[in-house]
Amino acid sequence: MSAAYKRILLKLSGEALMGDDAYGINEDVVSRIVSEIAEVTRLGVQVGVVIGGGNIFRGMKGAASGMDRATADYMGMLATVMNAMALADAMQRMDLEARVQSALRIDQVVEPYIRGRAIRHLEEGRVVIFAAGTGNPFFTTDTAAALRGSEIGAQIVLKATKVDGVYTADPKKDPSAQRYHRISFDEAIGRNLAVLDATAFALCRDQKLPINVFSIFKPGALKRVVMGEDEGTLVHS
Ligand SMILES: Nc1ncnc2c1ncn2[C@@H]1O[C@H](COP(=O)(O)OP(=O)(O)OP(=O)(O)O)[C@@H](O)[C@H]1O
Ligand SMILES: O=c1ccn([C@@H]2O[C@H](COP(=O)(O)O)[C@@H](O)[C@H]2O)c(=O)[nH]1
Repeated sequence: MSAAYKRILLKLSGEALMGDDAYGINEDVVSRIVSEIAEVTRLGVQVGVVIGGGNIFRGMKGAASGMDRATADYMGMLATVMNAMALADAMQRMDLEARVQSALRIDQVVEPYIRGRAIRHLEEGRVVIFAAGTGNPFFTTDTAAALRGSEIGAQIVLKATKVDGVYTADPKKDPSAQRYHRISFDEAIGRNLAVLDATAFALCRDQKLPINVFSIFKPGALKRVVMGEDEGTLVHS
């Protein structure tokens, strides 16, 4: 059987990279995620990745303790660059070719985001890791995933996160919450389901770009989603 998609945009939770640690990047977690991505690339799927920064810094948290919000958000974006570099490094060590492109210019460190160049890397079979979110404060890496996914012509955004799908309410706060197998953008936005931010949902809806939310902790889940199997929750037009 062949993969259901030729090109995907994978959104990886930054917070999940901590594993059971209190902070930062857990090497074992990163290695496992990289193995799963490598498996998918061997199916001929082109993979773009957007990585979050919640394991290091979130702008909202900085702002809540008195920092200027935009300054705190730039720090959050820089945190995603560190995660992207750690991920790319782990990929190279496992013989998976990867490039990091940053939405904020730090040319001595990683390539700047150039859409055409990113697409060329993908066509060459390299994984492209999009760092620094959208490059703008007041956004999130979910919105960056929707944006980069649209720009590179991905057929789907795969949100690999700490929960195994979209629920009627936050399952971490409400144990009686039920998981949806499928849900429309209109319903997800109308019910204010906070698994993704509203801007990301709205952009994907406008671009008719479906989203599959699944657990980053479930071994083999990424491959199952890529093969078009029923895994997590599909958010559709
Ligand atoms: N209706 C819902 N269904 C599922 N999860 C929900 C819902 N509402 C809120 N959540 C929460 O959303 C979280 C996932 O989104 P969040 O933006 O926090 O993480 P992430 O983007 O995956 O990680 P990071 O920000 O670290 O990159 C889940 O851990 C869950 O607790
Ligand atoms: O486009 C963006 C993306 C992210 N940020 C800031 O980075 C942190 C980490 O991203 P998460 O999506 O929360 O993992 C986020 O809290 C923002 O502060 C941004 O400003 N713009």
